[in-house]
Amino acid sequence: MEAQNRLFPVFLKLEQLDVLVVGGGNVALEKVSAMLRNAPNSKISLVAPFFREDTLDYLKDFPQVQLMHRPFEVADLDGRDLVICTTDQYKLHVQIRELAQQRHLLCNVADTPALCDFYLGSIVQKGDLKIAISTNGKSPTLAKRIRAFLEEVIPDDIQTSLDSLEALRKDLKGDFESKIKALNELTKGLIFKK
Ligand SMILES: C[C@@]1(CC(=O)O)c2cc3[nH]c(cc4nc(cc5[nH]c(cc(n2)[C@H]1CCC(=O)O)[C@@](C)(CC(=O)O)[C@@H]5CCC(=O)O)C(CC(=O)O)=C4CCC(=O)O)c(CCC(=O)O)c3CC(=O)O
Ligand SMILES: NC(=O)C1=CN([C@@H]2O[C@H](COP(=O)(O)OP(=O)(O)OC[C@H]3O[C@@H](n4cnc5c(N)ncnc54)[C@H](O)[C@@H]3O)[C@@H](O)[C@H]2O)C=CC1
Repeated sequence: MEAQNRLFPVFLKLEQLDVLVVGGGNVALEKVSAMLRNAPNSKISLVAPFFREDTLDYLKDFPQVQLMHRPFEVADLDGRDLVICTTDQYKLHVQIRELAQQRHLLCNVADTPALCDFYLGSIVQKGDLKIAISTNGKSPTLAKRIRAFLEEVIPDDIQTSLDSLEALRKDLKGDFESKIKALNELTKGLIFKK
């Protein structure tokens, strides 16, 4: 059978959620900065006995991010919506994932796909346009390359098109079906001209 990626992408309103990151090293910085680049006001808490200098430096600009300088405790999961594990303690990650499942709390373990309920994707951003890329965990590096390619080929003025379309969409009169027809007609030659 043909290979299939069964992950289901959604676009989270992260700033409405409460995120716990366990660990404060390189991987924590990678995951936290990915979240804050997209959603700068996210409520994120990090717990770790030791934080790397780079992580602390980066987080200086985000005063709402809470740092807890101690090992993980079970009560840290209280009230969270997502938990992301980034430590070098595999057994701790297995334990956290079990606790998370009991609480119906979605869990990502950065270096262990088998323990993840969701993966982070590579993200292309051009104004309001956002594209998330996944390789089904097979090659994050390829996802990164595809991101760079799309960043290059998608025109920087895509936002102008989006703004015009939003205005048109609001102005269009008629029933749902005639709106769809009109919008399809208008966008026919918009980007991918042959
Ligand atoms: C499954 C997943 C779970 C998750 O982390 O959510 C996962 C897992 C693992 N990553 C590993 C390594 C690397 N990850 C990156 C980079 C990124 N990794 C990201 C996502 C994901 N990584 C999820 C799958 C996404 C998908 O479906 O494609 C990105 C897209 C998003 C983000 O992290 O924000 C971000 C690119 C952002 C960008 O730039 O666009 C690089 C490259 C680099 O840093 O330059 C390397 C080193 C090179 C390499 O290995 O390719 C390892 C091996 C660890 C080890 O060797 O011990 C594992 C574990 C394993 O595979 O077993
Ligand atoms: N550095 C990288 O880019 C990559 C690292 N990895 C793997 O990911 C893991 C983490 O890597 P790094 O972030 O580089 O390590 P790191 O040493 O920078 O960070 C580990 C963090 O875990 C914290 N920690 C340890 N025990 C804890 C506990 N009981 N509770 C809460 N926090 C605890 C430490 O205080 C530290 O902040 C390692 O297993 C590494 O092999 C995998 C792929 C790439």
